[in-house]
Amino acid sequence: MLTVRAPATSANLGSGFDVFGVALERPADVVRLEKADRVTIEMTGAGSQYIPEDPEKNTVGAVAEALDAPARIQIDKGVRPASGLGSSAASAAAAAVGLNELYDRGYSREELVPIAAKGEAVVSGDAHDDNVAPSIMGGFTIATEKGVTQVDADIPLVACLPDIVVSTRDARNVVPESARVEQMVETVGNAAALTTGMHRDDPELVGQGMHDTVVTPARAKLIDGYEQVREAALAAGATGVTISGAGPTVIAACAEEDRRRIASTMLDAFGERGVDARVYQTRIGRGAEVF
Ligand SMILES: Nc1ncnc2c1ncn2[C@@H]1O[C@H](COP(=O)(O)OP(=O)(O)O)[C@@H](O)[C@H]1O
Ligand SMILES: N[C@@H](CCOP(=O)(O)O)C(=O)O
Repeated sequence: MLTVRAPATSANLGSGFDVFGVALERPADVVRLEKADRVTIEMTGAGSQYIPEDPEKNTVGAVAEALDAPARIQIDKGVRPASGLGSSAASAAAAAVGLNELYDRGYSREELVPIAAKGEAVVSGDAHDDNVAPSIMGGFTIATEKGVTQVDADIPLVACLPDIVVSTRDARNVVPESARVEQMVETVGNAAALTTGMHRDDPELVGQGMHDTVVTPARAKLIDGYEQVREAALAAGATGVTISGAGPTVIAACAEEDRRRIASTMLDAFGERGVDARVYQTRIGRGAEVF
């Protein structure tokens, strides 16, 4: 059997709604695949009891169909579904990379991004690329209609996942339909700062660029304790804090030496609201790996 490890991802990063994404060093999904006459899916791991094994409803089913690559697919979830950590995308990315190899289809990593995004359309209604792109290509990615720009970057991160479920579909329903010109100007400045920070491996600039006044405030209302956790993380030295993906994970950028303190502060801040949480001390990492 072929084994693929595909990482969790954090999309948006505040100012880059539906465009920016990063691969996380951990957690990750591990997917095993072998050729078969038809697609079958077996799920284990974090939250797997809530994920359908029906190929029509699982992200990997749409990927197998797009690649005309029927297979027995075993998914060990390291990334909890509805986490804001690209859970559905990690499986889709692993399937795209693995089936491409298994069936010798010859697609490049960049060409596999829209194929994996067909899996995302199954769960969120939209074939958005901002999670599958970093899960396949690694690093920091800028996904637009013209394709994906990838930058290898090294920024320490803390991802704090509260015991709350926010589906991507619900979080998309609260996104405002319009923004003021001043907000647009601010967003362009922040997105440019963040992109430059990724090129320089500069957590200060990346954190500064994570600020967003358009989408994040609307979504923050879906996450009990978001403001308290954000303020606590900033006070503990985080250079920027925002919602990861559609939430509920809260993600912080930081300097390496502050990461452990920020992680425990974020856990405590959720705890003070009576919300259980788990925390990943992580960093920007590699894309899907085949073993
Ligand atoms: N292979 C898969 N892994 C995770 N979730 C999946 C998968 N296939 C389908 N889903 C569905 O996708 C939804 C979670 O996706 P999403 O809300 O995008 O989570 P996340 O915010 O972590 O990306 C759940 O309804 C889940 O049942
Ligand atoms: N750009 C999307 C990203 C959703 O990420 P997920 O990890 O929550 O699936 C959005 O913000 O809706």
